[in-house]
Amino acid sequence: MTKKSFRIIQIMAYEMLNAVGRLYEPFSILLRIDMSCIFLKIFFIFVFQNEPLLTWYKSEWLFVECYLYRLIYGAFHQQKHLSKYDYFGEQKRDSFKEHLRHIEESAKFTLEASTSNDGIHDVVEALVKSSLWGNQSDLSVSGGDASTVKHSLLEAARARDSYILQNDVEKTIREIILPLKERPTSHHRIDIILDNAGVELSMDLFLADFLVHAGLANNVILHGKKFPWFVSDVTSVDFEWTLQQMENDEGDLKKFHERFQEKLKSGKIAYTSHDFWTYPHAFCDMKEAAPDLYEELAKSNLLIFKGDLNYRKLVGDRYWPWDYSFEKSLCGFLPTSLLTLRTLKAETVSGLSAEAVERMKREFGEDTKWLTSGDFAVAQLVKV
Ligand SMILES: O=P(O)(O)OC[C@@]1(O)O[C@H](CO)[C@@H](O)[C@@H]1O
Repeated sequence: MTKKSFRIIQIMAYEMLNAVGRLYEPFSILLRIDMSCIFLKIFFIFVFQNEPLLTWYKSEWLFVECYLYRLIYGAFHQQKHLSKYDYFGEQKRDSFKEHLRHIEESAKFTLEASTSNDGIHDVVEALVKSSLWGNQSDLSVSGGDASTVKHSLLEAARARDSYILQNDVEKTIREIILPLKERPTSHHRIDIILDNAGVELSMDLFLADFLVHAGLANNVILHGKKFPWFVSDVTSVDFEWTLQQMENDEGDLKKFHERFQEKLKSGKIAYTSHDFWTYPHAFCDMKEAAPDLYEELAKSNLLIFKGDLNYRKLVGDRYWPWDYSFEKSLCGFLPTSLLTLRTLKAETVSGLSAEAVERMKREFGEDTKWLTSGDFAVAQLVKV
């Protein structure tokens, strides 16, 4: 080993220890880092005033989780060389590699569907459902085990409808997505608020690409996170890495990459991120805490919110009665029509039909594991 590389390792090791040591300085770092937003400050002060001796077990789950991820980010962000280091990066990359077979299968499907005479409706349906079931993979739930998508995504798209407890996919396609094609003169935009990297992101890219390819949207905007979040959430680095992997492929993924890249270059598909996505706020606070984002989202024809965490923030992570109106549980958040695609991993849900609630009670009795197992899903639409 040369003297120079030894020195680099020494510095990295020092910074790593420093960063980990920082994690034992609760709250102080967080309050120094990235606190430019006045609403974030007010939020923290409010929480601390109510509960000065706040601990993991005493606070709200959503808040302490967000706090934890910001704390880790803050500790690394303060280091000179490790400030951009993604401590979850390797796990996210593994999730892509271990699901490569599913990903290649869906790339092939997307390419073939684009040239065949199959109805656009059926293709969009398969891609939306693949994107939904892609959310079964979640490293923050599996403790880093990458192989958590239990079924081929396309197979799931066809065969797992009975696991979607509230299924508005058909309604969304019929009432929002397909009519966009019939209005070629106006500008159509669909936004996807991304969740996990790896297999889920890949499914989202296939969907985004096809929406533009089929003339259903002039623009698809993908929203990611600004820093590592809930282990597997997509950052710009994950987005670039995924495209790079596709480009390096020999077969259908490479072909898919070419046409996706063209759409990126022409601006038809764009990747963006906003600080708000890594705040602890429920989305009903967005209008006040991030009015610029709210206004931007309002320009879209449809917002597709991916995953469990986005769902929790949509409904404020509250214990709603399961059959309570989903629209009302948004507490006023509705910049434009929205569809949520989420497998259930946390104990909050609303908008289920009386039949679905009855069925879960019949099948599971008092046991509420169906709310957290990731086996069941919801696809819920609210139209403006
Ligand atoms: O948003 P995702 O990836 O679908 O799920 C994230 C999530 O399940 O992971 C956490 C477990 O720690 C939960 O807080 C959260 O809801």
